[in-house]
Amino acid sequence: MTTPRISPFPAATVLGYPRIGRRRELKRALEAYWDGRATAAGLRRAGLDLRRESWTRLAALGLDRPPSNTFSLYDHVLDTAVMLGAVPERYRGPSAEDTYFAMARGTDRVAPLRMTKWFDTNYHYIVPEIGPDTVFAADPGKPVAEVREARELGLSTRPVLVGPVTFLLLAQGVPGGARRFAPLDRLPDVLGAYKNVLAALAAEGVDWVQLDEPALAAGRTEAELDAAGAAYRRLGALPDRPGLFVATYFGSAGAALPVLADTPVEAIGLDLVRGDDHLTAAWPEALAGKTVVAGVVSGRDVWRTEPEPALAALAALRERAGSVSVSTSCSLLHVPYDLAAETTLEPALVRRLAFADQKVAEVTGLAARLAVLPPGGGPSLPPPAAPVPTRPPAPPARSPYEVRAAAQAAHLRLPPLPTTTIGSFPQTGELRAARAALAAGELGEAEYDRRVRGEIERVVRLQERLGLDVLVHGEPERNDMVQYFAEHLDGFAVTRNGWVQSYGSRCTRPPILHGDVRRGAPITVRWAEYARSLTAMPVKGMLTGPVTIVAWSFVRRDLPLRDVVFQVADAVRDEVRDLEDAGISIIQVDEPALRELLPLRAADQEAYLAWAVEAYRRATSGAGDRTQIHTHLCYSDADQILAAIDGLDADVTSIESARSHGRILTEPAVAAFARGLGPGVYDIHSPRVPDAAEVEKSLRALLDVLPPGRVWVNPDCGLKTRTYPQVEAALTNLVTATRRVRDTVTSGGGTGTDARGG
Ligand SMILES: CN1c2c(nc(N)[nH]c2=O)NC[C@@H]1CNc1ccc(C(=O)N[C@@H](CCC(=O)N[C@@H](CCC(=O)N[C@@H](CCC(=O)O)C(=O)O)C(=O)O)C(=O)O)cc1
Ligand SMILES: N[C@@H](CCS)C(=O)O
Ligand SMILES: [Zn+2]
Repeated sequence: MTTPRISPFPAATVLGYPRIGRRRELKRALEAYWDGRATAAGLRRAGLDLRRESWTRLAALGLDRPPSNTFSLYDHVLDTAVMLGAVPERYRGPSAEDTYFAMARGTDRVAPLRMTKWFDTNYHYIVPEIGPDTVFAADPGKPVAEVREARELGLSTRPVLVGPVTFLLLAQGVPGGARRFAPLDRLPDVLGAYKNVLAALAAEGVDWVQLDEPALAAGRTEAELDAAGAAYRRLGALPDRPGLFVATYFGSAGAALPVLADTPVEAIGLDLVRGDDHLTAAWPEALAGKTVVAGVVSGRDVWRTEPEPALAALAALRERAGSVSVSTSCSLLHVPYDLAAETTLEPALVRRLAFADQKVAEVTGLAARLAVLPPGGGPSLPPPAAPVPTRPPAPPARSPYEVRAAAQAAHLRLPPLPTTTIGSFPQTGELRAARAALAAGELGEAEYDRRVRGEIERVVRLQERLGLDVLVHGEPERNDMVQYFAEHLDGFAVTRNGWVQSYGSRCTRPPILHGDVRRGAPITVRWAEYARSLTAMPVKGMLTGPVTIVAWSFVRRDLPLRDVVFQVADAVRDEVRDLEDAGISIIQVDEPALRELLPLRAADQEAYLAWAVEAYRRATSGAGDRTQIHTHLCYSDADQILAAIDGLDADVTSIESARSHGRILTEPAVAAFARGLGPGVYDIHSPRVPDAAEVEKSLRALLDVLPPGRVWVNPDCGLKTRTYPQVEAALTNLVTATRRVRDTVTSGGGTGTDARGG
């Protein structure tokens, strides 16, 4: 084995950078391409322009050798699967773009690969499918091309790859024979492909490669850690390779640290924002010979870094490691580009904030200060400032379910198998344009309200015509299910341009929760009331739950998260009571992010679930017995948290099940779940419209495991990303199928439905 000659790691770096474009250029380019308004060459050109702009900006901000291959046309995990040749046969199309986007989005012919949360962030990745027979064949084309593109600008870059262990741990095993199989079993074969990629990059003159291994910070089994050690020993043994920088993040490297220290990798990245025990835990001796890339600037939030504690941590690390470089805790993908693009935030808040570009400046500033700090010098480590807990008294609990169910059945008199939707109806271009015009002062409030009311009336009439049993107002007034509430609550600020990629071309502007949260005036009541005034059918009020509002915001750090969530819960509680006072008898409080905040480490999960459930119950506890509380979860691998979902004590729960192929229904906890349940029978994430026979089949399958008195019929999420023709067709079929099935069952009671039958 030859020891590679490697140049020193840069003193300051970032693990990644946003890629959607400062003005969401990538979103527009992708959607133009998908709609047939632009060619593949046009799309590629837009990508190149974005990469060039990012590298130029990073260089201007003082970063030597910025990262490359952090750009993606859709998702970096999908890019990794393509780079390794792990493309399931059914997706292969006439062009590389056809194949790539078929995996990401599906086609008329084939459903897309599954999409799920990237660890505990609000970013979603495409789940690779790996089977015992997957053939790995390296295609280093993309990372190599990006190295060349940057070189044309006179810049050397550090290509970033998803590491082999994380790639396989995030993949889904597919059956390919009789034996049970885990993707990690394929590590030796995957490493063969990584070796070829590393060799191609070395041949390109690359001196460092970053291998992202966030999965190693999530508390792994001994077998997984052994596999990680073996993998990096094997990659480290390659002759003529670039320097290997393995980045762990989203938590403490924990037991993975001694494992990585014991391999030939030259640099190890540590998340010092989430993994603050790195400074106190036992320190593997082997690290004395390595570079520690110290993530002291948070890539997960928008708060300015306190320089003195960061510098103290860097100085302490420098005493123990071979050398220390300053970095972000993770990629900056999760924060907006530039605070300078915001013109409406309060100056006092602006002084507390840093977006991606400001964070790059923090990293270079800290590196400059560290460089002139004499050995053994620097501020001493201050004791960590513990957030001050506050514990507001718990409001009285609701009556037992049986009492509520009887009151609701008498009051609501719903048929068995009631049909409903999850809340949003398609968001039209006209409405989005009207909202933009309102914000720009080009449209008056009264005219905007008139248009929203027009849309509500259209949605109500449509639902009446379709024959749904519980109607919604359609949420046309909401730009986003979290941002909308943040705009109406004290303690939050919202941005004009702070877009963060959620998946593919879709973005959100996470609100900034910076102070005590309070609800001044009712938020949704007038819209729900208006819908109710239009129809004799029951109208369901629609709120976002406290955990989800907090999960999809950037949150103050001076209070324990639990206490922040409780404040939001109390604001939601005020809204629940006002909806009830306005005569709304069914209120849905969505918690799609309940699973998302689940701590990555198993030991912390129980405490989180306990307070998350308590927050939900706080938010809904003001509702009287006759008021039926619904909740909705999606994006959430709900099967892992069924006991907590049960603990929410909602009268009715709608849950995503279409994409997990009904797997959730086989869970014993579902059979034990005593209240109303609406496992989605229509996958709204796909443009495909299910026919009535298909919905009927799903319903009959549901009735094999659930008593008819508990079953609700609904899509698996809101309809905001679909078009009206798709929605009309799908809901027509959903109602037709329900009526057919209803004719063959009698209600067992208990969901607030009565026993009148179809
Ligand atoms: C359920 N999901 C959500 C998550 N997080 C949230 N905060 N919200 C969610 O709903 N996380 C998990 C999932 C992720 N899924 C999605 C699904 C869909 C989107 C999405 O469609 N986002 C939109 C932006 C939504 C929005 O803010 N709309 C605004 C602004 C609209 C706009 O672009 N306006 C134009 C001008 C108007 C025009 O002429 O068309 C502009 O500003 O240029 C609004 O409606 O007012 C997206 O387009 O990406 C996100 C996450
Ligand atoms: N009520 C929301 C929930 C989405 S998770 C909607 O229907 O869009
Ligand atoms: Zn949903």
